[in-house]
This record gives sequence, structure tokens and C-alpha cells, in this order.
Amino acid sequence: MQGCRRPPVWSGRELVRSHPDVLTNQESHPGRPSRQTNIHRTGQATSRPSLLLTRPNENANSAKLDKKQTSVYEAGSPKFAILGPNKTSSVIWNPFRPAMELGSGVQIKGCKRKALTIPNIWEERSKWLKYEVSSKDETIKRLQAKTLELQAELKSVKEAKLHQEVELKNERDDLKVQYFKARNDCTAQFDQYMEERINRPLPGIVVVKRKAQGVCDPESLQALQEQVQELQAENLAMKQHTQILHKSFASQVEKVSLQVQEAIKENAALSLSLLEKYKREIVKRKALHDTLVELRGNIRVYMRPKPLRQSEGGVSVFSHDPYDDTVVSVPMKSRSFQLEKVFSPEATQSEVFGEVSALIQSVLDGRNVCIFAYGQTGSGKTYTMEGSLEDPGVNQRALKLLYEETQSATNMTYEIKASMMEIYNETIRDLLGSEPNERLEVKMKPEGGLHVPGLVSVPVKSLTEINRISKVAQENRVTASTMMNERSSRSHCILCVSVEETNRITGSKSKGRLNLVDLAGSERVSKSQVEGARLKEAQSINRSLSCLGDVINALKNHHPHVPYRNSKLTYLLQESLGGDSKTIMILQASSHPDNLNETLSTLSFGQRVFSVELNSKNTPSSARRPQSETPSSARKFAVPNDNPSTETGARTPTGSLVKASSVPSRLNVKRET
Ligand SMILES: Nc1ncnc2c1ncn2[C@@H]1O[C@H](COP(=O)(O)OP(=O)(O)OP(=O)(O)O)[C@@H](O)[C@H]1O
Repeated sequence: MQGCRRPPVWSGRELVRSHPDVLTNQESHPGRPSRQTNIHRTGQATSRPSLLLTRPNENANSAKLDKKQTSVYEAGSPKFAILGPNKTSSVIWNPFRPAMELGSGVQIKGCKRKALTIPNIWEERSKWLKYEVSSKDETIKRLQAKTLELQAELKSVKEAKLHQEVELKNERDDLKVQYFKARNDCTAQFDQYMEERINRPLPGIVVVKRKAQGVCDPESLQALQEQVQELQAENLAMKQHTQILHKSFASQVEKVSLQVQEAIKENAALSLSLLEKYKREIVKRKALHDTLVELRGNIRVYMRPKPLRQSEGGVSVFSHDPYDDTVVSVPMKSRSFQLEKVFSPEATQSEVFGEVSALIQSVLDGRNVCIFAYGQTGSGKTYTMEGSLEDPGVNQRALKLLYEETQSATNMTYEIKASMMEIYNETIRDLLGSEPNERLEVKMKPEGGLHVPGLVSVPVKSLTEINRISKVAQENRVTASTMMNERSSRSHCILCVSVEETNRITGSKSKGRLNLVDLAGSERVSKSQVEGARLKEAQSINRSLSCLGDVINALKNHHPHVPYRNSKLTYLLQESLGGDSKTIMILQASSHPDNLNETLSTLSFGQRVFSVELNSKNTPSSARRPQSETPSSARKFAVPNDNPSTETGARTPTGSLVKASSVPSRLNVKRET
């Protein structure tokens, strides 16, 4: 600023100074020596009237002022300008560039030059002042409004604060209430817990009952703590006691389980030995029974149940003892039958033949053997005796066995002949003859013994011959379809096989005979629903079977007269039912519950036959025997008394009585005899 001329002193300084937009040099440059300079801040309010600043003395001498020399720079420039009275003395101050001095007539960038006269200046000034006043008023008003606004804001803030304080107070009060409540609850729970602990009776431990009062009270708390300690100690003691008990219990359990195991072992061993004993007993009993049967006259009764077909459904009426095959039970009727042998329903043809083959072999020793199948119609008699070509029955197997046995003999020669007949409606028919002879009769040979004159007898010389015999017989046999059996045999069929043995060395001869009888099926006429010729057949069959029963009954009851001649069947079987012939009756019975009555009837019949006793003292007069076959001690059928405890028994061939009581009876079996 050195070298610069001293700035002029401006009139109306206060006014100018009071203008908010006018800054002194001191204000714009603090610390600098005051220059009596008005600085007009341009560019701040373009709407305001431009400010003209002149020297008072020059204003006073305005006449001297050259209009042209007066330069006014209108606001609008971003810079600051200080106006001088003429262009030469005009000084432009730029607060950002303080030392700058501009010459007159220099256009300030951004300012518009405007030439004004003095009156104009004063007019402008008055306008300015008015503006200033109004502006101040506005400012005052604005400030007042602002003050009101702020006061209102302050008031609302105060109110909000007050409200907040109230809320906080309420919240605090709530929390206090909750806190006290929780504390009281805890105390109450603790009191209750302690009360329970104190009152709980402990076995073997004395419990001092204390009331937990005022938990917060140090004394009570102390008491409670003591009690807790006591209880803990008791608890520990109880735990130890429990552990001891547990250990002793475990050892006791171990001990007892060992004892139980030993007992089980002992029992198992005992039951095993009992089972063994039982089995040995059965074997013994069977052996004794065999002896008894031998003494009884070699009548053996077997039973073969017909298995249930899958399509039939239902449950078998039979119950079998797996250890004893001489007993069959019918649980539905709580009855048990003791027989020679009870086959299982699954028994094969070969198994059945295996049981009778030994007896068949005895024919080669000159014995008379009769095997016949008895039972209800459809119960499997023909199946057992004839079987099928693929799985033949007893007939064909017997012929085959005899034939094969004779083929392997060295010093003997055998002649086997087979004849076959049926008894149909009390008429004997030849089944092997080319023309069926229906007028055959049973005759007594002059030398003794029965025969059927005219009956065709076929020599058995090959296995093919055996097959042919079976085939022809099957074709010739009278069969019919009934409700009970699709192909029912309506006659009794008898295959007679005679075997004559000649000793090549001695020339001696012996003759044995095998009768294989397939009886016609018994049936209840009402059940089989037959009529006409079928009805007559059925009646005839039933009559002849009834005659068979009568014969057996007479034998059993020691009747002096045995009615053999009442039917062709009994007449023909006379020799097989008496004397020294060996007889096997195979009872055929259905397993189906529908046939229960017939099954029971069959079993009862078999049981009666089984109980027939051979007694040489009771030879029925009508049972005449062929001279050649009658043994010196002629043995006849006799039936034991119904009271088994006193009289059931059998005589040995020498006549001594074998007491039934000495024969072990099967355990748990109700004897039917
Ligand atoms: N043990 C068995 N196993 C399988 N099927 C059998 C058995 N026994 C019998 N059958 C069958 O039962 C049916 C009737 O048998 P079968 O003709 O032998 O009876 P039946 O007693 O001779 O009758 P009927 O007295 O009326 O002649 C046949 O189809 C036969 O194959």
C-alpha cells in the first residue's frame, strides 16, 4: 500500500458501515491499519439498488462534478470496488489484491458502468436507505418469526422431554415392580423347595424340619445353608447305600441266574432221560405187544389216513403222537385208538408195503395171509391195494415181491398162480377170465378147504404178466360214480395168489396163499344220495360189511356159532379170519371233519378186530378148517372180556394166560379195547 495515495474519507460512513454487505478494510483484513474505506461487496444482492459512494466534500460540491467524470460501478461484479469522484482519483480496491489501483475509466471486469448525476445519487441513496429500513423490518419480522418458531420448537421439545421423562419414570416404576415381584417369587420358590426338602421323609435318616423363613434374612439363610449341607450329606449317604444295595443285588441276581441255569440244565437232562426212558418203554411195549398179537392169532390192524386235499381245506380230525405210531387220536371226540400201526397221512405206497412185505414173504413158507382194506367209500382202499400204474399199491408190489423171491431161490421151485374175483351184489365174478363168469360159487373141497370152481387162475411167470393181471382186473371191476367218490368200487375185490413150493432135494411140497382184499366202501345211503341200482349196490355192500362185523362180534363174544355163511364175503374170508392165517386189516379213514362219524365207525370196527383173541379152547363149530391146514392145536377166535383189568389177556400157544395188566399200556392213552 506504500506509494498509494491516502484513501478519501467518506461521508455517510456510519450508514455505509451499518450496511451488512459493506466491510471495512479492517474487517476484510484484520490487523491491518484502518483505512477509511468503504467497501461495497458486490454480487451479493443484484436486486438491490447499486450503491454509490462519493466523497462528502465532492458531494457538497457536486456542481463541480463532471457527470462524465463520475463513474459508478453497479453491483454485480464478484469483485469489490471503491469508487472515486473522478476517473483519475478513483481507486479500485480489491480485497484479494489490496494494492491495486486502477486508473479512471478503467472498466472493472464484471461491473457495469453507469453514469449518474448527483440528484440521482441522493435519490439512489434515499432508495437505498428505504430499502435498508424495509429490509431491516423484514429481517426483524423474519427474526421475530424465527424467534416464535424457535420458541414453539423449544416448547414442543420441552413437552417431548417432559413426556419422555414421564414415560421413563413409568418404565422405571414397572421395572421396580417386576424386580420386586421376581424377587418375591424366587424367595417363595426357594421357601417352598426348602420346605419340601425339610419335610421329605428319608429312610433311616432323621430329618430336622425347619421352616425357611425370610430367605433374605442372614440367619435364616445360614440355617438353610446348614440344612442344605445336611441334606447333601444324607443324599451322599443314600447314594452309597444304594450302590452297596445295587452291588449286592447284582451278585444275588448272578447267583440266582446260575441256579436257574443249573436247574434248567438238570431239567433238560431229566426230560432227556425221561424221553429216552419213554422211548425205551415204547419199544418194550411194542415188543410185548408184538408177542401179544402173535398170541392173539396174528391179526394186525393198521390204519392209513387219507390226507386232506388242498382244495378241501379244513383241519385233519386226527392227531398223531410222534413217538408212538400205534396210537391215533381224534381230539374232536376226545377219543384215542390203539392199533398195530398208524401210518402218517403222508405215508407213501412203498412205506405201506414195507410194513406188510414180511408177512407176504411168509406165504413162501406155506402161510396163508390175508390183507384187506376196510373203510368208508372214498377213503383210499383202492388206492392202497391197487394204486396206479406209476405208483402201484399192495397188490402189484406183492406179486412182484413174490415173483422176485422165487427167482432167486436155488433148491426150491415155485409155482405162482393168480386169480381175481369180485363180490358184487352177492355174486362172485371172475375178473381175469375172457368172459366174466357171474355164476361162481364158493365150494368146499372134498379134501377140505374152500375153493371157487371155474375161477380162472393165471400163472405168474413174468413182471409183464403181473402188470397185465392188474390192468385186466381194473378194467373188469364194477365201478360207479357216487357223491363220495368219482370212481367208486361197488364190489369187494379179492386177488388170490397161491404159491406152491417144491423142494428139489427132498421133493416135499408146501402151499401158501395170499388174499388181497379191497372191500367195497361202506357208505351212508342218505349221504351218498344214490338210488335205483346204485342204492341196491350200496345196501348189498353195507349188508356184507355188516355180516363181517357180526362174524367179528361173534368171535369176540365167544359165540358157539359164527355166522360166516351170512355173506359171500365172510364165507370167502373164513379161512383168513380164523385158524393160523395171518391177517392184516388196513383201516382207511378220511381226515376230513365232514366224515368224522364214518371215520370213528371205521376205527371202532378196527379196534374190535384188533381185540379178537386167539383161543384154542373156543373153536366155533362153524369154522371148519381144511384138514391139511388145521394145526394139531386148532386155534380159533376168542374175544376177551370187556373188563380189561380182570380178563383182558391172551393165551400163549401152550395155553398159559398172559395178563393184560402185565402188558405196559401207553401213557395217557385211553385204551379202546
Ligand atoms: N393216501 C392217499 N394219497 C393220495 N390220494 C389218495 C390217498 N388215498 C386215496 N386217495 C385218493 O382218493 C380218491 C378215492 O380213493 P379210492 O378210490 O382209493 O377210495 P375207495 O376207498 O377205494 O373208495 P370206494 O370204496 O368208493 O371205492 C382217489 O382219487 C385216490 O387217488
